Amino acid sequence: TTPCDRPAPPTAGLSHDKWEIDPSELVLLEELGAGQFGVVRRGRWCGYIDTAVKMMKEGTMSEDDFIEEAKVMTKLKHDNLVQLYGVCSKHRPIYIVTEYMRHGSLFNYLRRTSPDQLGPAVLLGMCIQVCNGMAYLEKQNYIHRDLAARNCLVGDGKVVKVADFGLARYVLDDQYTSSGGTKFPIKWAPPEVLNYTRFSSKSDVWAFGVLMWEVFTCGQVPYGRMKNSEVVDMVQKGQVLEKPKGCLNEIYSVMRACWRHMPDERPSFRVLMDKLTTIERTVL
Ligand SMILES: CNC(=O)Nc1cc(-c2cccc(-n3cnc4cc(C(C)(C)C)ccc4c3=O)c2C)cn(C)c1=O
Repeated sequence: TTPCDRPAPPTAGLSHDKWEIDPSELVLLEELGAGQFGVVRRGRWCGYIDTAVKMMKEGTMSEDDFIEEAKVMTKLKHDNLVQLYGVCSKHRPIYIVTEYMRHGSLFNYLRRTSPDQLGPAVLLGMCIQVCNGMAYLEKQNYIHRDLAARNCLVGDGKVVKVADFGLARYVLDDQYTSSGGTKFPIKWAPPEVLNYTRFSSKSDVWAFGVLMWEVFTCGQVPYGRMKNSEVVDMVQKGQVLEKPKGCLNEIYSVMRACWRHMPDERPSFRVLMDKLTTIERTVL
């Protein structure tokens, strides 16, 4: 189906799959940057819908597997998830078309926004929005595999949404996929991922704790300039990130719960939502 107001052709239901977007309905605009899969541009769909269009560089993604998964991903709908509108897969490079977020990544937003606009209530509100999106994915038994402030986006009215969930499975670059690789997100990984690459919603919870630390330090880099090997040693020994300056003890306690060594001892995103909203209601 297409949101373009022209009536869909009678054969639409038969030939066209609903996650397939007709490139003639897309107008490509300025470049937004480059990610793991190549260049991303802003786009206009059907003349009025703002989108971001990932143009998949050849050899960066296992495309057929992704196109199969796209059917599932288009069904994941939540206010705190960047919506996948569909794919243009009838040509190369394939395009991945998602909703557009005006303020870019949460990591850059935190670093360029003046601290007086980022009080504790605002920072906690951002964490709650990410947690809400992640609680929805958890409920759908969907694992992100690379949750971090750089993979969340900020839209109008300081809305924060989780982006690129599940896409890590389709990256072909083994510098990114293997835990020894230079691009593997070591600083967001729990012991069971560092040792056995065992991903789960509980490894997403560990990463969420690091994302909370990124938020409450307004975009500092976790573990500073430490080498990946030093971070691995530290995490294996059970040492964790220190309390960010000015961060409430109650909030730091939630981060610490996300960093418990054993995955089963970490709270679910559902439980995290209750903890964070209780702090928001009672302490802030
Ligand atoms: C000013 N507004 C904006 O710039 N808005 C937007 C920027 C981007 C954007 C631009 C360039 C690169 C990337 N990017 C970054 N990291 C990625 C990481 C992965 C994994 C697999 C490693 C997780 C996959 C794809 C990407 C990716 O496409 C994004 C998300 C996407 N969207 C929806 C926007 O609204």
